[in-house]
Parts: sequence; structure tokens; C-alpha cells
Amino acid sequence: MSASVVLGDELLADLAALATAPRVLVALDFDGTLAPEVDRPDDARAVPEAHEALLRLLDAPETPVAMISGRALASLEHVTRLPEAALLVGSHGVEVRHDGTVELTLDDDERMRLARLHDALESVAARFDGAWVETKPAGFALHTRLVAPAEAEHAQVAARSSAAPEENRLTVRSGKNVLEFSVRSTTKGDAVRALRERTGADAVLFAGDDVTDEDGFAALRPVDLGIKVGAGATRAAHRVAGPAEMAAALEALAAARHRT
Ligand SMILES: O=P(O)(O)OC[C@H]1O[C@H](O[C@H]2O[C@H](CO)[C@@H](O)[C@H](O)[C@H]2O)[C@H](O)[C@@H](O)[C@@H]1O
Repeated sequence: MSASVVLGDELLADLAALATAPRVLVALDFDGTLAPEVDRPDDARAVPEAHEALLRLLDAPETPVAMISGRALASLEHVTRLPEAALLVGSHGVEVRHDGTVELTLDDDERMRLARLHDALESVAARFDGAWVETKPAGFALHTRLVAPAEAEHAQVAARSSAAPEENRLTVRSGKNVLEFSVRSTTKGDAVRALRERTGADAVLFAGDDVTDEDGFAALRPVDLGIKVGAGATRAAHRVAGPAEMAAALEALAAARHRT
């Protein structure tokens, strides 16, 4: 653990208790949780201590590691740079990489709604300086981080209106300087439940920083452990300040899992 990072006694005790479960799933959000936020999503990287701790966890017995992100899977692969043993879940649970195989199927109706959505959001982005649209397999994200603060809200309101979410049966998610539209309604909670089943885990660590991560915390059971990263309301039992502290928590868990 980095000398400048101190974790609370309660969190350390709960991490130690979690580590005694026979099989522990470590499921983590990426942006804001392991990686500080940056202007260009492609540039985001986990802090080095978090990346090292993930590799240690991947090497520990009976400790599957998964990333659950709002990013498209290809983007998540690019920024996480984790070996194939890591499970990757992109697009809030729509896309899954397991044993190197990617699962996602879209039907004709979904493809048609995606095309309409694309045109609607691109025309909104063109009206606001700094706004841009990120393409994902089952939806799009309108990024407003680089839009003047007074205009960002207008851009998001215009996007909601143009996308016509009800008429087009879209799921809309609001995040940090981002508004996402998807033709699928899968949540991070669905992803946690599916991964628990798929990995046969007895207990789960889930950590996240944003509003959509609350669905993940809601899927946790009493035996599990939830860590909110940063400020904001949460139903997680624990909170750490940022990615450096989250890295320290992962290091503590990795050390305990290597001792079991
Ligand atoms: O579920 P997450 O892994 O937290 O993904 C949420 C969104 O993350 C990315 O956007 C966010 O991080 C960017 C890089 O730091 C930042 O520029 C942007 O303002 C943030 O919203 C990603 O680009 C989105 O697709 C994700 O939905």
C-alpha cells in the first residue's frame, strides 16, 4: 500500500472478512473508480497501483476479476489493458467478454432505432461547441465535458428531446458530463447478478463512483462488500476518496487472497 494512503479500520476489517470466502468475485467500475477522469475517454488509464493490484488479484486463487463499465467493450479493452483472464462487461451489461469470446446480438428493430438515434444526437452535438457523440454497439453517449458550463445543460435537454426516448423505447442514463441512450435496458445490477452466477462466487466486492453504479450496489447481498469512490449519495456500505484509495483497498484484498 502506498505510504500516503490510509484506509479506515472498518473497511480493512470488512475486506479481511470478505477475503475469507471460498470464492470472491472482484467486480469494478473503471472511470472515476480506478482511473481519474480525463477529457478524452481513450486517454483514461487506471492509476498504476490499481493496475498492479488487479494483476495480483487475477493471480490469486479463486478470485475472478471483472470490470463492469458503461463504455463499449472495445473501449474498455483498450483502456483497461488487462489479460484475457479478466472478465469485461461493457455498455452497462449489454456486452460481455468471457474467455476471449464477446457476446452481443442486436435485432433489426434495435438496429433501426440505433440509426434514428445516431442522426438525432449528431444533429444536437453539431449545435453545441465541444459536444461530441461516442458510438457504442447498443447506443450512444453525448459528451458535454468540453461544452461551456452554461450550455451543457441545454445540450442535454436538446438531446433528450431529439432522441424521443419514449417513442423510440430507449433507456437514458445520466453520468458525469455525459448523457447516454441505449436500445437495451440492462443495468450494472444485472451484470453483477449474471457474473455472480457465471463465476460461482460466494461473495462479491463491487466498487463504483457514478450514479449508474448504484444499480450494482443494489444487487449486493449481506455477505458482499460495496465501496463508493468519491462524493455523492450512495447505498454502498463504504466510501473511499478516489482511485488511489481504491487501489489501496484492492492491494489489501489481493494480499489477503494470496495468504488464504
Ligand atoms: O461505467 P463507467 O466505466 O464509469 O463509464 C461511464 C462513462 O465513462 C466514460 O466517460 C466518463 O469518463 C471519461 C474519461 O475520464 C470522461 O471524459 C467523461 O466525461 C466521463 O463521463 C465513457 O466515455 C462513457 O462512454 C461511459 O459511459
